[in-house]
Amino acid sequence: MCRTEDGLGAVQLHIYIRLCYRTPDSNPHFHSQIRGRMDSAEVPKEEILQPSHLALDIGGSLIKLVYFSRNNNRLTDKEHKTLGEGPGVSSGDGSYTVLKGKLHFAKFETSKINDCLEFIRCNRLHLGGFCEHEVPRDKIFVKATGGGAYKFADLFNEELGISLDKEDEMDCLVSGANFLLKAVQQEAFTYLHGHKEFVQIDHNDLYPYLLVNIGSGVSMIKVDGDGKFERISGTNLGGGTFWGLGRLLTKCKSFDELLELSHQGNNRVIDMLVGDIYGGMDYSKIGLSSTTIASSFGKAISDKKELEDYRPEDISRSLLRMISNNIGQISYLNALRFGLKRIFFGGFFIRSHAYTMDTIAVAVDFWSKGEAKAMFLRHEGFLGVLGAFMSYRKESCCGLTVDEAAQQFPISVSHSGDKIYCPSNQDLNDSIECCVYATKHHL
Ligand SMILES: Nc1ncnc2c1ncn2[C@@H]1O[C@H](COP(=O)(O)OP(=O)(O)OP(=O)(O)O)[C@@H](O)[C@H]1O
Ligand SMILES: CC(C)(CO)[C@@H](O)C(=O)NCCC(=O)O
Repeated sequence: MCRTEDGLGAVQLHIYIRLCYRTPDSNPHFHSQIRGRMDSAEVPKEEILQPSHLALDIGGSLIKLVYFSRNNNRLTDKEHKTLGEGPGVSSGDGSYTVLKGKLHFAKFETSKINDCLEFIRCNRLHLGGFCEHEVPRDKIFVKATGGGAYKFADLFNEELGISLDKEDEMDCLVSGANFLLKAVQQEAFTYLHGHKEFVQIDHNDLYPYLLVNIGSGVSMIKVDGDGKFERISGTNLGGGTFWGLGRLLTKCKSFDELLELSHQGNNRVIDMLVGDIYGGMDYSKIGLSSTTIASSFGKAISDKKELEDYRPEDISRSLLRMISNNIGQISYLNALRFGLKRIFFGGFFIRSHAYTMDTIAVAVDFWSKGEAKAMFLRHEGFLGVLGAFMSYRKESCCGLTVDEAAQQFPISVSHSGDKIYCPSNQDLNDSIECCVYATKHHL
């Protein structure tokens, strides 16, 4: 992988991947179809060499997709020159073609998997630019990670005729996080007391760090390098807990509605504070202010109230605080176990939501007495699927590491703004400019 900066300052991320179609010699029919097109004089080479441009992360709550779309414009001479200077790029033997375009992100609720299948089918994402009749069923392999890559493998095969090429979830999370941290400027940021600040990542001083992925459940991974990691802990109190309990308690119809409610809520109505127990006073001897939550939802035991007597806004706020606080605290304790100072939080529970990030960051700051830092990632929920997309590279005969690339080219990224609260379709609009190298000799 390597990258250049174009005139607009947008990032060019160069990913070496293999073409998506496996063409076993045992299938002469398929082989000759592709060869036939390649040999055709009228069709430009770039039209033929479509990379596998889809990867999936099928989680307990959400399906994430990354797909590549090509720009029509060709590489400029300057870009060709820059690429030619990259290690392994100027192959001279014509074994690669460079496709310029964008990586797009999309997500669907796992419970609505049919919408996802329809999206892939309508946009022909699984066909890599070929027509359906040109590609034999069962010969298309798409990289996929997450539990759903196992659970829904047959469904994808039946509905789209594709085989899911399974990649380990933790491997993908780590390679996705490393990729974003090294290749995309303004990816990581701190968010404390309402103040957002982007963090400059020193590539020589990135490891070790703690990656906390807050999906339905939470995984905590100590990352020591590319492909070097250990899942050191996890908790079942995660995003699924917030959304599941919140839905039951508030009757909200969507996750974003529940999150929105929390904006107007006041957790003190339901949470039992230190002051509630200590007659309005701090318990300063052990460092607890009167406003510290002593017991989440604790007031509900003494109030002679029923569920309907509480405002959904207050319930949502209390729940969000309970889950976020708990994750922040467990993360810090695990960072402490291994002497890690930097904690990166990913996963769609965060949803770029100010109050969630603030609560997590305050918990880390409070428990570590300012020693450890909580950081968040702009592509928070797409780590795993990016890792799956990049795993095509493993099968390519040419593979630059992100490290080499990151050192070689300056970086920046095109993005859709610094929104703290993102509307639900934001993910569809956010994209990363990139170039994909397709290896020709796999055909
Ligand atoms: N539109 C949404 N619908 C449902 N949950 C959402 C939505 N947006 C954000 N979330 C939150 O994100 C969580 C899922 O995050 P993510 O996609 O990172 O994990 P996952 O891959 O589904 O879970 P796991 O890795 O545990 O299998 C949900 O549990 C919920 O808290
Ligand atoms: C089971 C996974 C890894 C599936 O993504 C995730 O939901 C998780 O990390 N859950 C927490 C499990 C635990 O460690 O208690």
